[in-house]
Amino acid sequence: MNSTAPAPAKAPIGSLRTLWPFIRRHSGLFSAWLVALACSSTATLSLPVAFRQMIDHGFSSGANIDRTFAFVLAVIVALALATAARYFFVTLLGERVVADLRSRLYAHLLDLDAGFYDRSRSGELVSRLTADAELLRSVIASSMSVALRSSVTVIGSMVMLFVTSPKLAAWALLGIPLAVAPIVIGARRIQKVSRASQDRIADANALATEALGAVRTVQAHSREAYERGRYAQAMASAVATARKRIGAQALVTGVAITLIFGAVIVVLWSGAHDVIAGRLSAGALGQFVMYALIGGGSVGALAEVWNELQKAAGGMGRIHELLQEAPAIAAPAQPRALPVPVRGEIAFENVTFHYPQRPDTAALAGFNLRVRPGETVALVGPSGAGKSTVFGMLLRFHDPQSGRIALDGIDLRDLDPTVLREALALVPQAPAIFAASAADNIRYGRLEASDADVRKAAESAEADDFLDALPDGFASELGERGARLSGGQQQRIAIARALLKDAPVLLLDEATSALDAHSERAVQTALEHLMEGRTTLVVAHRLATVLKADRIVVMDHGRIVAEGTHAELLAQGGLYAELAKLQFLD
Ligand SMILES: Nc1ncnc2c1ncn2[C@@H]1O[C@H](COP(=O)(O)OP(=O)(O)OP(=O)(O)O)[C@@H](O)[C@H]1O
Repeated sequence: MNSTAPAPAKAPIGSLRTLWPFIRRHSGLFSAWLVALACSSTATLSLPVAFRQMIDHGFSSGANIDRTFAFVLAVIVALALATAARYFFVTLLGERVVADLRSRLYAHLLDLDAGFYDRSRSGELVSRLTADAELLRSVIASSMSVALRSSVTVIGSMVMLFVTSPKLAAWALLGIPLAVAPIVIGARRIQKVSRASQDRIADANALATEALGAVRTVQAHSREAYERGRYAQAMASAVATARKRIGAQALVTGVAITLIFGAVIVVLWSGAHDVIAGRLSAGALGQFVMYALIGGGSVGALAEVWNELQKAAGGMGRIHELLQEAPAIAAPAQPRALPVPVRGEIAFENVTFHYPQRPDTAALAGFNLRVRPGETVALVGPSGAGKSTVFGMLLRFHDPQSGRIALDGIDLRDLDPTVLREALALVPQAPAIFAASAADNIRYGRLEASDADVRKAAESAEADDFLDALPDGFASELGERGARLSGGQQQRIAIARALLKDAPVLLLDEATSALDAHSERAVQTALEHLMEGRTTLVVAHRLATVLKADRIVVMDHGRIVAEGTHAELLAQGGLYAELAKLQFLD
């Protein structure tokens, strides 16, 4: 087990272009940011001029002192205001854009079809939504801002260097890259080592997560000392890697100070000769050094954010790819309407279906089934026979490769999937319980249901007794995956949900796990209430269910192999008799 997220891949910066439509929607903020950026860059680039004034004229006469210092102060105030505004606009822009992007991606993911989810790992999708989106937030709010600002500053200070002293500027043009290059190379190396160091820490975390998650097993085997040792070793390895990073960082810091100040001193030394010779004023020399520092700093900043930009481009590339993924199941341009009320007549006509992941074996092969309105049909068959696939096809999670499935005579492909699914209520084997109150979990069946309706549904589902016994009754939080409920209770919540949905067709996947006699009876009563007056397809695992069904359909290898009542099928012998002996009659 390893919880380490894969290191974000680098991608061509061009992928960031796909971010533009999201930024454009906030054009007000974007323009405000550009204006603030222009102001702050102008102020930054005016600062050395102000200092030159201060050095050259500031010390000569009283009136000059006041004017010069007032000018310096004004530049500083402008710089402060513009910087604050720039930060505000660009950070807010980052938040807004990423919130949009996340909502758009989430909505898109919810629309994608079952085939897509079979192909992808949900952990990876979540990390698109979290880690990749996070990368983009930092890129808009900081890297993009730094990149643009630094580019402007580098160009501006280059120009100003030449304006101030062409000769020194020519020197600096050679000197700045010489000073910055080793620092950039060093920073790259540090980044590599620090990624390795993060990986080591992630390894240790994975170890700890695994052991703490299975702490009973660890203790039952008396493996505390063993786990302690493994963790200590992982930690030691993390420290050893960190030591490399720290060493490299220290070295780069030393080299950076030497090179940067060395270069400044060289320029100052050469400039000082010019000042003594009267070729340059002292203020101009000061101005020059300031431009060199500002320009050099910006080159360094650019080099630093380049990596960030590349990582973010990778994130955006992956998000863009997901957004381009078209759902395979979608509503037709002109969807047909279901009759009102829906009668609930189901027809599978010669349906053949292969899961895209397993093109060689048919999950349904020439499958024919007709269910009359109000009829209860029990599906039985060995594991892998295709029973759940029948449900998935009816819900139109997939489309058949050949044949036709219809509800009330209308091909499912001619319906809007949301309309179709409103007509079907699914009670799965392992129902999803959300981390919300019991009432809200039931209300998932019909969001606008009143509290009274919720209670009525719970009563019919035999769920009111145990829900009332919870500390806060129906308002009790159920916790993720219904951790606080037994299997039978979770099923009854799902049944109440389906009752509330009140759909004309019921798809019921009975739980295989054995319930205690009391729960079993409660679930059975609840199901009887639920099935009343509805077309019901049930994957049956209980004798009581097959006995009550109007018809039993025996499936094997995606086909129907026998049909009839329990007694008839038993008399025939064959697969059903065998299954009955194993599943129902023990
Ligand atoms: N998402 C999927 N991707 C690929 N193959 C699948 C998928 N779901 C089911 N299958 C395959 O399709 C066949 C039918 O599976 P299905 O789940 O419909 O059987 P089942 O009768 O419901 O079995 P069980 O009683 O064990 O739930 C099996 O061979 C199964 O391995």
